[in-house]
Amino acid sequence: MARHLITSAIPYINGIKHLGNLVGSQLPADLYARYLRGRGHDVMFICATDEHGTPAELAAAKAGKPVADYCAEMHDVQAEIAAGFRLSFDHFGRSSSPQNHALTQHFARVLGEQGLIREVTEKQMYSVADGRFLPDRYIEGTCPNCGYTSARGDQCDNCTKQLDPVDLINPHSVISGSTDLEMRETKHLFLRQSAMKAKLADWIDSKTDWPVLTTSIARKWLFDGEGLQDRGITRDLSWGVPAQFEGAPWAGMEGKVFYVWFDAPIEYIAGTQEWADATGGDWARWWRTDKGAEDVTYTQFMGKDNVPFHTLGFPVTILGSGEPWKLVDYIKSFNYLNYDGGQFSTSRGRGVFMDQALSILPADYWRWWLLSHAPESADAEFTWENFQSSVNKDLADVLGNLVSRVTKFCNAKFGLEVPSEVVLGERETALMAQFSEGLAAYVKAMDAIQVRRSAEELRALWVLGNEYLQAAAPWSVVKTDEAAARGIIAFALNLIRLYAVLSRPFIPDAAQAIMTALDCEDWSWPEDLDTAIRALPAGHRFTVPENLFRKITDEEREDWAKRFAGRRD
Ligand SMILES: Nc1ncnc2c1ncn2[C@@H]1O[C@H](COP(=O)(O)OP(=O)(O)OP(=O)(O)O)[C@@H](O)[C@H]1O
Ligand SMILES: [Zn+2]
Repeated sequence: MARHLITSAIPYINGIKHLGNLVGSQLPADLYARYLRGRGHDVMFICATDEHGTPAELAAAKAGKPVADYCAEMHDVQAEIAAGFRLSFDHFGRSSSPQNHALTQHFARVLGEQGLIREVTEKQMYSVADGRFLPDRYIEGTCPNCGYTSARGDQCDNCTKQLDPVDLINPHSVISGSTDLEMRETKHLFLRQSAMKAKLADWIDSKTDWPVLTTSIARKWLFDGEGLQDRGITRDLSWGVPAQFEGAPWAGMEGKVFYVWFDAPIEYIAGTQEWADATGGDWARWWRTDKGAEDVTYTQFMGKDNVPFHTLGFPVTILGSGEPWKLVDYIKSFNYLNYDGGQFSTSRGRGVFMDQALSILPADYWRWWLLSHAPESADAEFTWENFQSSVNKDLADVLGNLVSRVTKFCNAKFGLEVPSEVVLGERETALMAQFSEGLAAYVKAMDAIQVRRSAEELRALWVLGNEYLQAAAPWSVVKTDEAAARGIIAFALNLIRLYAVLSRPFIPDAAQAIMTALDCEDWSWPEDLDTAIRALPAGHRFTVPENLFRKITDEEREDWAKRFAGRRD
């Protein structure tokens, strides 16, 4: 048994996430967590809401609520939707937690002591019309790198380049649209990322098995242009972790808070502390290499725009502290999922959002489509046609149909119990050999976190079962050789149990429905196929499950395409 720490990029608080957010972070992290648990490993899976920064303040103002109340409410909303998608977090925390306040201030203090924080008096955009300094995210303009016209002051969403508001061409305030912006003086703390450039470069170079998407983005920030730059880690805001506290090795930070990207990844640790405080567990065994975390394998999941903060910023915090914190071992990053010819966008209300998705179909349908089309090697696109065809073919025609045919046929001919012991004839032996190969391929893909590939391999295993049933044709055999037909069905019922175990990381509800129908609780991973295929003995009672998956009709597809074509209210 190995110990695995898994974190998903933490979703921002100011709205319900869309399917792109889901497949770019939380869902593949959940797949991996479920898979590792299924294999019997010890897993700690942490996610949280990312609650600080101006967008939260402004969303709260718009909702007419104090920001703390707004965040508390939205956290519960996101937690409930995550549960609806069966995201199996060990803890879903909050970056505004007291634990994260304390830990963020701790890191700032030790980084200061290590000489990795410097004070900078700088000029910052002040919006005369809005009467306030404008945080980076609230200045938009044209990206100097790629020409994208809606680039934000901190980053271009199109080319992922990290920006400063002054870099933007034609900048304007997102709050008021005003272009009456002027530079005013303000003092901030900067994290001396540049001082750690060589160390980070060596570290990234050592990660030869990481996705190219991860390392290429990291290298871009390390070496492009003037190379890795120091980064401001405070903001002129009130909502956040105060940059002023006892023992802080700097003065004059009154009224400032840490930048949301400084405290957000620290919440992975603080979230584990929240879990420990709630359960009596030992968080340090997961995070402190001096306290038992030496044997932990730590994997992070995120979309491509989050990669710079996880390959550079957060490692500077961890390594620069000089303390024995656990550093990430593997960063799985994703390209973007687009929606029907354009981008998903929270601010523009474009696409299908998590709550809407669950209101039209159960979680498994979405989980299957999203994971089997995960944007790994390139951006991917959600279309209703593709969704319909994939759900109908893979889930309804292949897996659902097999389960239904086998259980119904058995009920009709032999009653509701496994009609014989499993005896491996020629056909079954051949299938087992193929199955064993397919299973090895599935395991290999899952171990490598190749999400699409894993889905393909799993589907191939389902197909094997269908082909077996078609070729074995118990409905014909039963007319001449009842014992043989019983054998086929006993084998097929056991195969179905295997599918429940193997498919659970992708489609946990359907897997549970199969196991419930089979009246079985043996979820153990089939390390030995020969034993696993005999788990349900002759005489074992079962029930016929409800249809596992229904087909999406053309009318529904057209209706949904129309319904989601516009802007979310
Ligand atoms: N279209 C997309 N496809 C895949 N992953 C995405 C997509 N958009 C965002 N992500 C990822 O989703 C995760 C959660 O993102 P977050 O809540 O910060 O929203 P965001 O990046 O501001 O996106 P948006 O502005 O569309 O809401 C991050 O890891 C991010 O990289
Ligand atoms: Zn750009």
